[in-house]
Amino acid sequence: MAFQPQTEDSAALLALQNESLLSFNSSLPPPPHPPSSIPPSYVVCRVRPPLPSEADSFSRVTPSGPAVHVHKPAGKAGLVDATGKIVSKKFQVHSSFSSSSTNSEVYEACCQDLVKSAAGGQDTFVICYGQTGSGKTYTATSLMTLATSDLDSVSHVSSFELRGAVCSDLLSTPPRNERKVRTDESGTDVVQHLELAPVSSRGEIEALLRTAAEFRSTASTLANPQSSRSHCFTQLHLEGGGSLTFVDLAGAEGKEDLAAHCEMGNAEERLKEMKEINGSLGDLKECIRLNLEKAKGRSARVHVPYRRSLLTRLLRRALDPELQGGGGEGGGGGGHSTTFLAHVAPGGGSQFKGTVNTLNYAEFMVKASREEEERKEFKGPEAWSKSQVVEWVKGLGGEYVALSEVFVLTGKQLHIMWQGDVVKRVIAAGGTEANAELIYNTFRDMVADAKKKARKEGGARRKLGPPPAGFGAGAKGGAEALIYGAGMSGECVENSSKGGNA
Ligand SMILES: Nc1ncnc2c1ncn2[C@@H]1O[C@H](COP(=O)(O)OP(=O)(O)OP(=O)(O)O)[C@@H](O)[C@H]1O
Repeated sequence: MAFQPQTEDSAALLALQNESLLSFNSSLPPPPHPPSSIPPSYVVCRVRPPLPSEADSFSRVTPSGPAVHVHKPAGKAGLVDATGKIVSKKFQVHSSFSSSSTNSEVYEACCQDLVKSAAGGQDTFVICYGQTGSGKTYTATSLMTLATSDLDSVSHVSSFELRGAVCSDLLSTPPRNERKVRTDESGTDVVQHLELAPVSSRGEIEALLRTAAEFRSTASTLANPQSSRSHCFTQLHLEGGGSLTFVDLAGAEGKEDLAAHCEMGNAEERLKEMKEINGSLGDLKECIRLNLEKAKGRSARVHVPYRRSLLTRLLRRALDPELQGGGGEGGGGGGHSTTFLAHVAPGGGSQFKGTVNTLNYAEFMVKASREEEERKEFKGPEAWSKSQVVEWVKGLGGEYVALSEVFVLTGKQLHIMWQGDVVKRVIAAGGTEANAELIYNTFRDMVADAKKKARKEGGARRKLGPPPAGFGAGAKGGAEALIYGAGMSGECVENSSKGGNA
């Protein structure tokens, strides 16, 4: 293979790379029909169209139904393959949209079902996630406008933004009043004294959405002249009690963005924002990663740190598979409640790194959602009814017969309960900490054993592949990485190179 320095981009090389891309794309099977039943947590990828400044690069992303393929020039150590070969890797999502998809197509696939769930009384979420400049605000704004015309029972609108540990009301008078976030009696984190603006027409809703957008913190950066510098939540509250919340997250930024901020002469303020944005997004990613670990059930005691930041506290209802869906005895089991819209840009360089990172986390969410679906089918102690749990505690004999009265809980509720809460219950009923420990540990061990057995029997649980690898982005594992070259239609070669060019 002949290599040349990555900086030596030429029209001829770009043409060869585009030819490789075409050959790759034409080798893909036609994507299957979109899923007929949408899981409670639906993970979708949207690719932004290239901006004029990105015209001199081949598109690094090919969405194809439940897969998104990302590409980079083959090469290593700053050198690219001079014959235009590219390396491709596949990420899993539930569904994907190309840069030519319209807002109405995205709305139909991602929001219409949520609107039904919200009208049925559920709290539902659309979370726009992705690196800076990938199109989150564009999508969130378009989907909100389409939802406004689709929903005829919106009674109130509220909107707030999070900047680090500060929550500001975007619809208060005067605007941007600071609000506290508190945990209510049911354990849910809520923004206190948030302005709930009553609405009676579509025009009023749209005017409030414009007001919220006007007061949201934005700034001009090199990546985006109108970059959002906060996480923004906009909520449409429905007459029946349900709601649809659009969360437009601030975009993650990397070293290149910091260098750009310095060039623009406002580095200090941007650096502070960048730290806050990346810090809270880091907490969000950690929750997503640990949700998957927890869903896999390899360790019964995985703690997902939702309380680490305001963002994760307020997103818990949308992200925690055990709280999704609203229906059923212990929560969960209801309809589609969250659409996680992963946004990616088609360019190379820092955009490419952001794309891989975004898709890594989207894939974690897809896997966690599949594990959760399988868990629902699983009929071990976790699936016990309240009376089965009471009978089991009684069956432990002695003092446990009296303690069983405070365990009128489903298997799922007992499984997710903190050890401290089990202790509180047992002590309130006259038991000891040792009694609580025995109940807590025995139950969790039974769940783990039942899962192990189901796995051994090749039962409900499907074997998942290795964790996604990230093109030298630090992730390990057996990536599905293929080399494609111009004129190599359908041919693919397993890639053993660990090149980091983008
Ligand atoms: N699907 C699309 N079609 C056409 N233009 C788009 C699309 N998505 C994004 N854009 C354009 O790309 C630019 C960046 O989009 P946007 O501001 O929504 O990015 P962002 O992810 O919200 O960025 P940040 O995190 O910096 O706020 C804007 O000029 C926007 O109009």
